[in-house]
Amino acid sequence: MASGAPFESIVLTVFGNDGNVIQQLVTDAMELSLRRDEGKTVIYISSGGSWERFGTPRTARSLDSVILPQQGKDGLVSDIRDFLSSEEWFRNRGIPYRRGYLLHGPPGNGKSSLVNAIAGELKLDICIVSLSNSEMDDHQFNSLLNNAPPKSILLIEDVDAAFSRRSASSEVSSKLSFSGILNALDGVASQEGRILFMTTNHLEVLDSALIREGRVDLKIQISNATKQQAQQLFTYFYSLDNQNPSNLEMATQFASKITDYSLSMSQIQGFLLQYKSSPQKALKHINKLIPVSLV
Ligand SMILES: Nc1ncnc2c1ncn2[C@@H]1O[C@H](COP(=O)(O)OP(=O)(O)OP(=O)(O)O)[C@@H](O)[C@H]1O
Repeated sequence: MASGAPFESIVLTVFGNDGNVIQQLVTDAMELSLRRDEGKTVIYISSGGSWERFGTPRTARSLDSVILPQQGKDGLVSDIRDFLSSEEWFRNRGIPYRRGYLLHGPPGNGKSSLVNAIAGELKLDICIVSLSNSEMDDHQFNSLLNNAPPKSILLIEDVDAAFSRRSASSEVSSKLSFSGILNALDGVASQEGRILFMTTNHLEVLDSALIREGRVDLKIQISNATKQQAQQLFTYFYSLDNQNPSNLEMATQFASKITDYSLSMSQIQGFLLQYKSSPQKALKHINKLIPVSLV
């Protein structure tokens, strides 16, 4: 579809002259569709230069379930809230009304989970652009950015995979050029009110032009687990009541065995899943997890 918008046209014909039938049908369909998506996050994926709904809308993940240093998480959420309520402020100053975030850090520490939880919290949908699609060209990318559904987060995951091969100085290896990407990101026609998230495991390989101020307003490092995060994950995973001293003792003991920043949160989660009904067993077998943390 030329516009890139996720819509299609259907022609309805009614015999007779009662136009209300169609009006009612459309109203019913709209209500049903809105009810289906209520409280859920709709995922759109790019397909050519258009957006397509992907799967059924997801139940939003709670922000509490993404365990990160509290300050960073709260700061990010309040930055987005502030942005969403500042349209007039941006317009009055002639500043393009958009905001870009880069989440960087080793795999499996919650970058994607955080974007999902934020979308749920702020009742936004998610539009995932895949830059690894070799058919994507500058025009399609531009069209996608300009036609993202309203109230959505634009998400470019693993941005390093595409950009490290497409720096300003390197040869353009596909139909999507580095300058085409930059132009689309900050072109005058770029969608107003846009929230862009990019994620990467390799900040160091990104071209500085891509992540300069204005394209990326906040860079947030999401590191491997600290002891405190391991303790919180243990408590959250087993739904332990923290007020109970023996639960607290168990979670503290678990965390004390973990070296700060040596394991990813997904590694710890994977370990806990092996003992999903018994925190005592997880604690007893913690040595199976520790050798990994010492590598
Ligand atoms: N901080 C976290 N709090 C709670 N669960 C987490 C956290 N980090 C990772 N997980 C769990 O680990 C799995 C992988 O997480 P996620 O995909 O969000 O990581 P990621 O940083 O985006 O990884 P990648 O860089 O490989 O895309 C998920 O099942 C998620 O629930």
